[in-house]
Amino acid sequence: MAGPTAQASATPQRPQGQTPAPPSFRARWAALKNLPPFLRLVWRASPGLMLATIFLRLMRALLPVTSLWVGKLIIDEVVRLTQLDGPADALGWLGSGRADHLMLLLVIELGLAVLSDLLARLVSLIDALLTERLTISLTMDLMAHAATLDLADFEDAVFQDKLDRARRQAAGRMSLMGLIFGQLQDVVTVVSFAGGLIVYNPWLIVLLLATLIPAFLGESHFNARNYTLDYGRTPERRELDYLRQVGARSSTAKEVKIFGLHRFLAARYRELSERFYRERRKIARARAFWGVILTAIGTLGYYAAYLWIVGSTLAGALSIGDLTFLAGSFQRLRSLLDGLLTSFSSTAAQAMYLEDLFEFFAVRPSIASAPDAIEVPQPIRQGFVFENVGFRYPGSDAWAVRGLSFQLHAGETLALVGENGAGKTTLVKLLARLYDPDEGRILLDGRDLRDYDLDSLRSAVGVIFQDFVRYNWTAADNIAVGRIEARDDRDRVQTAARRAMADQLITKLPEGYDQRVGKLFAGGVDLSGGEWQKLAIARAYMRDAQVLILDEPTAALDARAEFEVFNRFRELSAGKTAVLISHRFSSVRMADRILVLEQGRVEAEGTHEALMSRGGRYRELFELQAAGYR
Ligand SMILES: Nc1ncnc2c1ncn2[C@@H]1O[C@H](COP(=O)(O)OP(=O)(O)OP(=O)(O)O)[C@@H](O)[C@H]1O
Repeated sequence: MAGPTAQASATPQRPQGQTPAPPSFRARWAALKNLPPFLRLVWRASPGLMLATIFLRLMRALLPVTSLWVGKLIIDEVVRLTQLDGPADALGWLGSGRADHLMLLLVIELGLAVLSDLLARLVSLIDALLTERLTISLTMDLMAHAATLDLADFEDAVFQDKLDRARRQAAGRMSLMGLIFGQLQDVVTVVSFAGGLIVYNPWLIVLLLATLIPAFLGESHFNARNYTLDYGRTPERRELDYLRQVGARSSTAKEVKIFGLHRFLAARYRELSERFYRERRKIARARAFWGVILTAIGTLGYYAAYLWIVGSTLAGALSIGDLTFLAGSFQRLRSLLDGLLTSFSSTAAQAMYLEDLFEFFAVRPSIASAPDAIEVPQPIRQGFVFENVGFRYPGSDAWAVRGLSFQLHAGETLALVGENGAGKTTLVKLLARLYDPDEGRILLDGRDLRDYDLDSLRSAVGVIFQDFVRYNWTAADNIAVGRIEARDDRDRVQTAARRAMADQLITKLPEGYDQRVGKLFAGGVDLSGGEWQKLAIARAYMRDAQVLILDEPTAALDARAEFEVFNRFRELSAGKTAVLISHRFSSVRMADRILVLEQGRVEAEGTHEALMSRGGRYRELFELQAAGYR
């Protein structure tokens, strides 16, 4: 139930304006718990590819020890043969048949090398495909989840940070998949090498681990520091992105030039990014310094073991083949373990970043349909009733509307007037349930708005906002967004365009309805502010909802055009419930009823004539505007 209580209890989870402290050390390691759900995401992206990569990697994992063992057998065989009396040249040896076993071993070694190359290529092919699939499915999951969330979430800076980090996961955290599978492969290889070493001397393994652990701890420490830095700097990074966009977007280019903002933008960018760079450099330097020392400990361990192997061979306890096998195993094991521990620590680091992704998926909307939600009646019989409605935007102490009571009767055209900030748009957002009131309630045909199914409500109410979106798609699609299910119904799109008086401008475009508009993509044609508005108004006709609301999308039209638009709107939506918002009283006066808002409540209501004869704010504002035209 997403009532005022739910709203209130949801607020503390969304502290506005400050980024929470980075997670503690333990929490960072606890982030490893995110790996299983991550692997489930990979599995969902493509079970077949995931199984294939695991299988091939397991095969690859066993190749190194096998090939080293065959190498040892080859050397022992060569040593054995050189101790025999035999032919003086290589061909003689081959012809004598005594080198057949050696030849077989060489062929096996060659086969293993070819197989290893083949497997490496296959694995990288499959990993690349799997990464693509994962990127697609993760991005789609993100989009689908974002669509369910509250408008309030999108206006919250902390939420924006979270979304930003989650997006970066979808784009940048793909290497984690390769990392996890690579580790699995390396673990199997390590076990196979360790098995070999244990047969000769188990202490070698202990020595190896003891000398590698310091380097591992160092790595994980610096990874955690990097994460903390990234985490704490998310707001700055978003601001960096923002600065880049302001400097490079066609929508901002005009103003940037006129105001000569480019230097300011560049300076601000430099200042922010320099700070970031200095912090990163500090960590990178410390990492390099400690890296050298800790790795030296590992190297010492390796040579200690080498000493033992060489000594044992001299003493006759090991063969030359054993010497090469052990020295090779030990060296490989050392670099494998080193790599494994480092990559384990970066897996933990990446798992911390995953935390952000799952945290984002865990955000639940507070505005949702109740389980027993009902459909909006068709037709709406009584209309909407606002009862003492109060609402504050999340994170704001000021009431945007309070004590707001009025009725919107079914079938009437209601105009809202009031000065900037009076609460007109807020009223509309509450009516469309983009927000829920903090106080009072809104009824539709006698039932609380929250009792209705959200999809059914949204489909019954069509709003064109003043800051409607200029989609850089075709002219037809710009209209079709009003009811995207009917996108292919060209007749409907054209009728909507005609009604909004947009058809003339569209037919003048080089490719008519199929002309891409906006400057974002090649071949796009830009439109004037008023032309964009006509496209947006056509969306209202395309939507053809029971309740149609135009929240000042006509500000760029001249007074006559706005008058015509509103007049047609009133005629064409006859019998429908309509709400018009405008600052132009010449347009407003044609409504059945006018609501005058002031500081979030109703100051007066009535027809134009009634409000004029009553005097007060409406008449004052009307006359002020009329005087301006004289
Ligand atoms: N997203 C928001 N977050 C916080 N406060 C907001 C937000 N949107 C509006 N407000 C505040 O709520 C109040 C009512 O704003 P609203 O947009 O409803 O006014 P309006 O009557 O539509 O104004 P205008 O004529 O300028 O469009 C204003 O004080 C405004 O500052």
